[in-house]
Amino acid sequence: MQLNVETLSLVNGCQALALALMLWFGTRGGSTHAINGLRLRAVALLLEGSADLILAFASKVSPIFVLLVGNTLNLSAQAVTIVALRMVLQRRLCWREAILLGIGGWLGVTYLSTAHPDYLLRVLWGSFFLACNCTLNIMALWGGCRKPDTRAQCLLMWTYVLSVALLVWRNIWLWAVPTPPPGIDTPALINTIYVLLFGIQPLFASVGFLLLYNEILQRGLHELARIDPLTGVINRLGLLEASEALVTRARNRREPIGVLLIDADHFKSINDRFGHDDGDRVLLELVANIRRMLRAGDLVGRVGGEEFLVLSPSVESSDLMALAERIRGAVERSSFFIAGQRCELTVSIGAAIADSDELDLMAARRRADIALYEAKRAGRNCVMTATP
Ligand SMILES: Nc1nc2c(ncn2[C@@H]2O[C@H](COP(=O)(O)OP(=O)(O)OP(=O)(O)O)[C@@H](O)[C@H]2O)c(=O)[nH]1
Repeated sequence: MQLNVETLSLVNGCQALALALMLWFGTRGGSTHAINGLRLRAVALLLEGSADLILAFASKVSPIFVLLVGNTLNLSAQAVTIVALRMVLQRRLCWREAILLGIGGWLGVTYLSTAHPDYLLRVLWGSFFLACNCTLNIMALWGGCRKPDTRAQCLLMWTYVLSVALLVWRNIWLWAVPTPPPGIDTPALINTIYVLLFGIQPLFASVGFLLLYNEILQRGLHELARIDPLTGVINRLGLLEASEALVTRARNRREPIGVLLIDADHFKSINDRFGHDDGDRVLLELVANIRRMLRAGDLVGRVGGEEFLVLSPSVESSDLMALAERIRGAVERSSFFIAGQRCELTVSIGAAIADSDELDLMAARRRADIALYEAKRAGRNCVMTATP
């Protein structure tokens, strides 16, 4: 089997164009940042594929056309990819950097093709700018790679790291051999290997883009299922998962966990008086007040309409009562003005302690519930603690 540069470029070009069409039509109708990023990646593939096809038919067109148009397409594709990746990751887009790198690369390559033709210097110049493009992509992906569940992000980052390695290897080889080939379309082992590997890169990068998109989507869904959309605190499911982790840690350290059940008093009357939308705003203020009183490591979640649960690890009963009292006082002191009218809110709180040998927080939660009921019966706006 003969693997020459023209054949490989033809295969690479067709593959990139097919990928571009799949990405473009597969993402039609969507309009999120990430989808727009994928569509921009399809544009980059279109440019890359066109550059490959020009190389595939290099013998049929003038060499200067191959050089100038081919390199313009390739450098533009790299610049577009920088922006596309950042769109998917929802980062600053770096348009300016991408355009400057594209222009810098193009000017040097054009100069070294026309005014002062020098193949080795041209490859070195082009490779430097391609490596800078890849480095920008690596930098965009690097931060996320250190977080959990970002496997696709790491895979894509390694694709770009290997691309830089390939560029470095190509230049070292070209400068090291006594008679380097005079052009990319000259039959030579180095050209074949480079075109083969650099042609596969868009395929890997595109699969990486899709995996990354999937990963971001999964993360978003995971968050959506655990965050209360109105108040931004975790919901029942989030609390359940967080409490399992808290219980395991507390049991290992043999520490108790404090549980507070906080319920807004007469909230129905606030809704009746000001309307549901302003009632929502009052709930947001309530959550802000609770959060302000918590220590680092304490958790707050929404368990129902106007009912919130606070989990406070490693607290004694007196500390928990003090925390509950601080929350109650803060809510009582805070005043909301809605449409010029003063709206007063108070909360009733039930408190309970889960000992380190309790298997889950359900029993403590039930005790806190009973204490909350007692606080409501005692006239509201007070804290009651559960008897163990
Ligand atoms: N604005 C708004 N109201 C909510 C939300 N969720 C629940 N509510 C309201 O909260 C009120 C709860 O009413 P009740 O359970 O009777 O309790 P309450 O009026 O606070 O009285 P007590 O708890 O006995 O002091 C209802 O009117 C619900 O419609 C929400 O997300 N936004």
